[in-house]
Amino acid sequence: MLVAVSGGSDSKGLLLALSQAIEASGKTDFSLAACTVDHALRAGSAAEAEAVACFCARLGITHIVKPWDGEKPTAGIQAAAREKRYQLLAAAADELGATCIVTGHTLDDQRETILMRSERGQGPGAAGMAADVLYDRRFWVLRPFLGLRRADVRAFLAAEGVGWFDDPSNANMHFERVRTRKHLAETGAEAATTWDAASRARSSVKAAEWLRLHARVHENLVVSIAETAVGTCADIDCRRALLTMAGVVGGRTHPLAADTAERVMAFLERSELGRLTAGRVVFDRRGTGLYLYREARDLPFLTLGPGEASIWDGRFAVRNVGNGLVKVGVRDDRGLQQQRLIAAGVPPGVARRASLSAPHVVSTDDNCVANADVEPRICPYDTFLPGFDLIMADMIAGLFGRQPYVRSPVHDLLTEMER
Ligand SMILES: Nc1ncnc2c1ncn2[C@@H]1O[C@H](COP(=O)(O)OP(=O)(O)OP(=O)(O)O)[C@@H](O)[C@H]1O
Repeated sequence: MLVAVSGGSDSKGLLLALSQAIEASGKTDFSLAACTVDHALRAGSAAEAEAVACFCARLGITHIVKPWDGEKPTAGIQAAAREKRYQLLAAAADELGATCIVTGHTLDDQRETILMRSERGQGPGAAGMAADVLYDRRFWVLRPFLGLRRADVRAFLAAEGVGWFDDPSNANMHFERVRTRKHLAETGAEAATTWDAASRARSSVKAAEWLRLHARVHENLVVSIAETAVGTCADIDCRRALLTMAGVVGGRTHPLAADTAERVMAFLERSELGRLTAGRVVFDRRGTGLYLYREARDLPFLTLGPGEASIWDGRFAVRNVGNGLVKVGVRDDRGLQQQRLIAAGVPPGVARRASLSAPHVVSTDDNCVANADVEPRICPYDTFLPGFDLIMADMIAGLFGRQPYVRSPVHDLLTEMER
């Protein structure tokens, strides 16, 4: 297990607790390593990482520091730091041969997350963090302290005579999380306790079943929902299934904003034939059902050298497996793709529009044959997949012709649902 240790109380407490638990169990099939990401965003961060290294050395645990080198963005620094942190933690897990990554998130972090999400319009009881999250389709990130209060972790460390750093950015009221923490401390706001991972997991199971019965994917470009099922979309679980599918079709990581989602649902409730565009996705209501496809606007171009891989439009992972440059874009004539969609049973009007957003790979070198692997992405889940959505994510992956996601090495969804 690779423990992500920032030097703060939560992750130091986690490392110490895990080390003591493994020792007490006498088991030899668990071992620990630790990693500190040095974001190099303020003076002293390297010294803090060094202090974590000393702490780990005292415990006899291998520790590495991963620095964030290079240019830092001026806006959205917290989100960029988070993205980089997980990339570096996964690189460390690869290097050290870890099977999973463990972080020190606590119940206090959970309550802040829930409050922030509900204030962003995701409604009361909006999703909290999962106790296990699959990162980049490769590493499960486990959060064993998610049910514990920070004060208890600190009491444990104090009893063990271990100190910790207080990150000065935790006092910076410029950050939403810091303002939320202060608000919770002052008011003890109750909205933050209505989250329940087990009911979310059950909802995802129902959503998966609805997709299994009613959704089909054509050429990885068009999702169709049977006409008989469109009327059930207002149900909370079916709505989640539909909007997640829209995220896949639109190549979007984040769910639709609450007001946009309401606009989509109102359109479906009217039961009128026609089209509505939201979140880069066309919702095309026909007599035979509802069809979802990417709107043919703002589609990117990508150039890849031999051996290079990248993501095109959030929807496809492309790897150049040839020996020349390849360019990925769209073509003006609809040609073959439109024919394939029609052959798959998609109405010609839908096939015509949807084929305009299909990826088209060409070689930029006349002497080379364009040779690229193109795999559909499940954008809402391919970077972070919360454990409680695993069954729905597997269903969607299957509909797009992909293998199921890898299983957690510690426990599976059933355990999550039984909590
Ligand atoms: N610099 C770091 N190096 C290693 N691990 C870190 C670092 N910063 C945070 N972590 C890990 O992430 C956990 C949560 O930290 P923190 O609350 O600061 O992150 P967050 O950004 O709120 O969470 P998330 O990672 O979900 O976005 C820590 O307990 C620790 O395990």
